[in-house]
This record gives sequence, C-alpha cells and structure tokens, in this order.
Amino acid sequence: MPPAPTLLGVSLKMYFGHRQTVDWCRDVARMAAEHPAVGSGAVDLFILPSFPALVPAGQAFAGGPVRLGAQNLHWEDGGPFTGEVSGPQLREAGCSYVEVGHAERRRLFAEDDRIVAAKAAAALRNGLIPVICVGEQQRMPADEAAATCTAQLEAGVRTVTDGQQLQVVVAYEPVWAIGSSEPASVEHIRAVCSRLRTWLAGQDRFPHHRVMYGGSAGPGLLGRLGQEVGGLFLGRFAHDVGALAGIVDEAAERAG
Ligand SMILES: O=C[C@H](O)COP(=O)(O)O
Repeated sequence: MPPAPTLLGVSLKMYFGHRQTVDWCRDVARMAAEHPAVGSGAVDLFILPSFPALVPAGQAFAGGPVRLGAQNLHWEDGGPFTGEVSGPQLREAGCSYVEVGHAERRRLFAEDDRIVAAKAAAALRNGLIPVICVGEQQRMPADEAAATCTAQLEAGVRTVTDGQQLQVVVAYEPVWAIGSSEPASVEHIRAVCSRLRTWLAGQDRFPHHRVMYGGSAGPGLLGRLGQEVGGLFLGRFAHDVGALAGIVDEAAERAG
C-alpha cells in the first residue's frame, strides 16, 4: 500500500497585512501548481489565512490543489454573535479546514475544552475538517506529554458521536515550542504523535484521521520524522514561499 499523503498546513495567524496575505497565497498557488507532488496528491497542502483574506485566497487557489481553511469558527451556525464567523459561512467561502483550540486561543481568548469541543462539533456538522490543536504547556517527558495531549483530545471531541465518515486532523503543538527557535526533539514528536494516533485508531467515530506536528517546524524536520507523524503544521517558517517549497520537496521525498 502506498504511504498516506503527507499533510502540510500553514496558519498565517495575524502576521501579514491583507495585501501581503493575498500576494503570498498567489505565490503559494503558483508553487503548488508547479509541484508534481501536490498535483499528484502525494502531498496535501492547506492554508489558513485571516478571515478577510478567505475569499481572495480562495480565488487564488481555485482550480488548484491547495485547500483553504480558517483559523477559528463559532460553535453556533448563526445568530446574534457579534464579530464571530460561523461554520456555514466558512463553507460558503470555500473552506475545507478549520483550526480549533490553538494554544493562542486557549491562552488569550479563554477557550477551554468545552468550547473546543463545541467548535469541533460545529466544524464537523458543517462538513469542515477540524484541525484540533493539543499540546502540553511545559517541557515534560514524552509519556507525560502524550497522556496530557490524549486527554485534551478526548475532551475536545467528547460531544462528537456521529458515526458518519468523519475526518479529523490533530495538530500536536507543544506550547513551549510554539514561536520558539527550535521544534521539539524528533523522539518527543514521534512518541506523542504515535500515542495520539493509537488513541484515534481506537475510535470508530474517526475512520479518517491524521496527526501532524507544529511548533517551530521548518525545513529539515519532516525527513527526520517517521510515518507516525502525518505531516507538519507550519507557522513562521513557511512565510518564505521558497522555504515552504523546500518542505513540499521533503514531503515528496518521504512519499518515495
Ligand atoms: O499554527 C502554527 C503553530 O502555532 C506554529 O507556529 P510557529 O511555527 O511559528 O511556532
């Protein structure tokens, strides 16, 4: 059986201005269209720009292999929720993915496991693939980190009971490695991702699941990770489209 496609995601957080975001998305669309591994499906690539850029970014990616997603959504599908964006709106805007429970949202916007669970359910209800972020706060041994992250994941999907063919992506992001200069060690990443995969594999709810690593991930990491790590969730080190193209090359090499 051929290896599963490597999943690469990029969240632009709030780093770029609007024009810069749209230009960057056009450059990524061009790079992906020219890269055989993205076209062939050996590498799945999704991009999460800020809300205002979703529509022009979707236009930039239209007809190509890059999938669009958002960095957040509200848990309700509509109503008096000033300043919020719903799952149905994201679907209409062309999103396939939506990020849920990033460490920055948990820390700065008081998102707890209950909110994460409601948002994950909203994503799935609306046909969006949730990218559920989990990660330990402090450095700790890999087995403790794995137990912490598995408990977070369990809490984050506890209201999801549907037996349909639900797809979920789990982004393992140790909080201490986000915005840092170096990712976690390869051994640590592999151990935690492996435990998360084992937990997901035991859930009938999620026949399609992938586990990726984020937290100062950049060029040179993917090739050192095993198949238990399904891909990378990138931040700053994908701002340079050339660097992102290099990571796509590494993903293509992994596919053989
Ligand atoms: O969403 C992406 C992650 O939080 C990683 O960000 P970073 O690579 O800039 O540390």
